[in-house]
Amino acid sequence: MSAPGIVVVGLRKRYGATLALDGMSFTVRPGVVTGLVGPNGAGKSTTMRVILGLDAVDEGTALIEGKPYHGLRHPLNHVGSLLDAAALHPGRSGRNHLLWLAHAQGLAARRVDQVIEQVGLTPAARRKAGGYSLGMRQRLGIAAALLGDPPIIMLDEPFNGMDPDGIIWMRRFLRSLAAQGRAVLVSSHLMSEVQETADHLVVVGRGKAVADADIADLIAAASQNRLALRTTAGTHAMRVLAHAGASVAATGRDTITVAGLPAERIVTLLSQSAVPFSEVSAHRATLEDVYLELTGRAVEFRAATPTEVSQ
Ligand SMILES: Nc1ncnc2c1ncn2[C@@H]1O[C@H](COP(=O)(O)OP(=O)(O)OP(=O)(O)O)[C@@H](O)[C@H]1O
Repeated sequence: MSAPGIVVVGLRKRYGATLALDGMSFTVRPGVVTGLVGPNGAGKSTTMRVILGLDAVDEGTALIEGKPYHGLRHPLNHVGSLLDAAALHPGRSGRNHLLWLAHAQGLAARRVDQVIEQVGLTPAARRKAGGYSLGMRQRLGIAAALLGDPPIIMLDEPFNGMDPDGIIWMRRFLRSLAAQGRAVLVSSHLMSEVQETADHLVVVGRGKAVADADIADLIAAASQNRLALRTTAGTHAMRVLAHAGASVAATGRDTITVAGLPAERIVTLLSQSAVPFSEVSAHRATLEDVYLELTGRAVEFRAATPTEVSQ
C-alpha cells in the first residue's frame, strides 16, 4: 500500500536572490488537521505549489500518497486544493463554475449539488460568482476541491476575508473533513486562526519547518519548568528573580513567567525582598508563546514598529 497523506522532504527552491525554501520537510497524516503556520514570506504558499506540481524545486521531494503529483493518474481524486479563491469566472454562477470543473473530471451534476450542499452554498449557488463575498468564494473553492472526493485537502489561507461566523463554520468544517479520515493541510500566518482547528502544527520560518509536532506536545514542552507568578509589583519581582539567576518575562498585566528556579525559592526570595504576590503556579504556555519562541529568530519580515514608521 502507498504511503497515506503528504510527505515533504528537503525542499529547496531559489527565486533569484531569494531562498524561498531551505530544506522544508514535514508530513501530513490522514484523520488530522495540520496547520502550516508562519510569518508572511516564510514559504507556505511555495510549499503548497510544489506539492501540487505547480512549481519545480531545485532539490527535495513532495509525495502525495507515495507519488509526486504528476505521477498520479487522477490527481483530483487524491488531492483537492484551494490556493486562490479569487480565481473564478465572475459572470458564471457558482453552480455553473462547479459544473464546468466537474465536467472536466467526468463527474455528474449530482456530485456538484452534493458539494454545494456540503459547503452551505445552496442558497447562492445560482447567483453570479462575481457578486460573492470573499467568504462565499472560499466556500466555492472548497466545494471545487471536494468534487473528486479526495482523501487529502490543502487550503492556503482559507480564513482570509471570512467574518466571525464564517471562521467558526470553517473550523468545524475542517474538523469534520479530518473526522472523515482525510488529511487536511491548512496554511495561515495567524496562529489564532488554526489553534482551535489543528491537531498538528508545522511552524515555518525562512523556508524550513522549525517545528513539526502535535499541538499538545508543543504546549507541554513550552510549559515545562516554568512558573507563573501573579504580582502587582512586576518590575521589582523581575529584578529580584533575575538577580537570583531566573529567566523572567512579563506575560500579562499582573503575570510574570519564571524559568530556572523552583517555586519554594521564588516564594522565599520575594518574601525576603518584601515583594507582594498573590500566586505562584505552574505556567501553561499558550500556542502563541510557542509560536513566538519558535519563529522569534526565524521571522523574515517583521511589522515595522511605530518608531520605524515615523522615521
Ligand atoms: N514567483 C516568485 N518569484 C519570486 N519570488 C517569489 C515567488 N514566489 C515566492 N517568492 C518569494 O519566496 C518567499 C516565500 O514566499 P511564499 O509566498 O511561499 O511565502 P508565504 O509563507 O506563503 O507567505 P505569504 O503568506 O506572504 O504568502 C518570499 O520571499 C517570496 O517573496
